[in-house]
Amino acid sequence: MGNYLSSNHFPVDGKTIVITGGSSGMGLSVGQQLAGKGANVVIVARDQGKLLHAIEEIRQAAKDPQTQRFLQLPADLTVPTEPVRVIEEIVSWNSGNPPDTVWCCAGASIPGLFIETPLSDFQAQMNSNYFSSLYMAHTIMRTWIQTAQKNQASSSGEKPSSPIAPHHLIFTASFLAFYSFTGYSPYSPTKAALRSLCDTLSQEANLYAAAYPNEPAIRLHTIFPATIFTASYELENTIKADVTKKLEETDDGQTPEVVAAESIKGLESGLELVSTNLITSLVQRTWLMGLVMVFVRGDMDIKVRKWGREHGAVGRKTDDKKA
Ligand SMILES: NC(=O)C1=CN([C@@H]2O[C@H](COP(=O)(O)OP(=O)(O)OC[C@H]3O[C@@H](n4cnc5c(N)ncnc54)[C@H](OP(=O)(O)O)[C@@H]3O)[C@@H](O)[C@H]2O)C=CC1
Ligand SMILES: CCCCCCCCCCCCCCCC(=O)[C@@H](N)CO
Repeated sequence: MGNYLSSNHFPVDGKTIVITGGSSGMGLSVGQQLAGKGANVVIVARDQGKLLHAIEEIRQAAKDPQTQRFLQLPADLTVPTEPVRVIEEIVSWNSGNPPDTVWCCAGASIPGLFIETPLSDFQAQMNSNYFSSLYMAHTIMRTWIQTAQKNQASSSGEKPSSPIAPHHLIFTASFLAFYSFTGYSPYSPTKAALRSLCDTLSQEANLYAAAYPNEPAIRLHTIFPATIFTASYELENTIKADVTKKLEETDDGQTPEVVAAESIKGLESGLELVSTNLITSLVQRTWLMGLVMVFVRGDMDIKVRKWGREHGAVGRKTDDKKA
């Protein structure tokens, strides 16, 4: 099995995977697709009505509904103690074992011009997008490492005969973590911070891999979707500055199904940082794009100034109620 699957760096069949924000949008699609590949799926979000509906959709997508298990847990992950409770509940549901993989997809966007945005929104965005993932990461990494310590202490010390599949901890950032623009000051920094946290933890994980060589290593990942056509995207467009809509109109957008599939494909191929469309992967990787982005930035600067001259420095015209 090892050989046959060795080119897949993200095997999920029979694994237990937690998806925060798994009750809608991208997280729900991720849940369905991982269930289709044989994973046991746990979803965590605040609204239990949405969770109950989503867990049925995920169950229906299962590869083998007889053997796979599914769980939904309501929690507000911006509360620092909630991930601790959630992981404890999952461990006891999972016969005392921690989940194999945690995918942090929970988040929200409150776009708007900087000075028009109340300070409380900046805090809320950091909590919703950054701290919800950080708290979960802190809890699950502690849990995994405590388990590794325990197992190593009680094991014979012999090297296992087959390679041990690593744990995966996955963050969901955005195109805007690489390149932000007018109207995204409440949001982009929260996603750039996630990428930075991922870089740090990815390196730090080497400590544990070296200290506990016979236990699963921890692999860190960040996904960078661009526009995803979800209900939340419709909602953010009802508050988004008009100039921001103008600047992002060149992005075609993707359905949550496509974003989930591209994300999983990137993980399966072993990528740490996964872009889900061409523009993002270009902006992410190539030195040439450094040069191109100078012109993209110049073009956007011109558009923003022209907008300011023609419409003034106001995010949304008050008479424009439709989104
Ligand atoms: N839509 C887009 O254009 C893009 C989105 N992204 C990112 O992708 C992720 C998914 O986006 P999308 O599918 O559009 O979003 P959705 O709003 O459809 O899904 C967000 C999920 O997160 C949950 N959630 C939100 N806040 C919390 C919280 N405090 N505690 C627990 N769960 C929470 C929601 O459930 P509930 O409200 O019940 O808690 C829901 O399940 C987000 O991180 C978003 O920032 C990235 C790029 C583009
Ligand atoms: C050849 C390269 C040219 C590059 C041009 C840049 C074009 C702009 C792409 C805008 C993408 C915006 C994604 C926002 C996703 C998001 O996270 C929000 N929807 C959440 O609020």
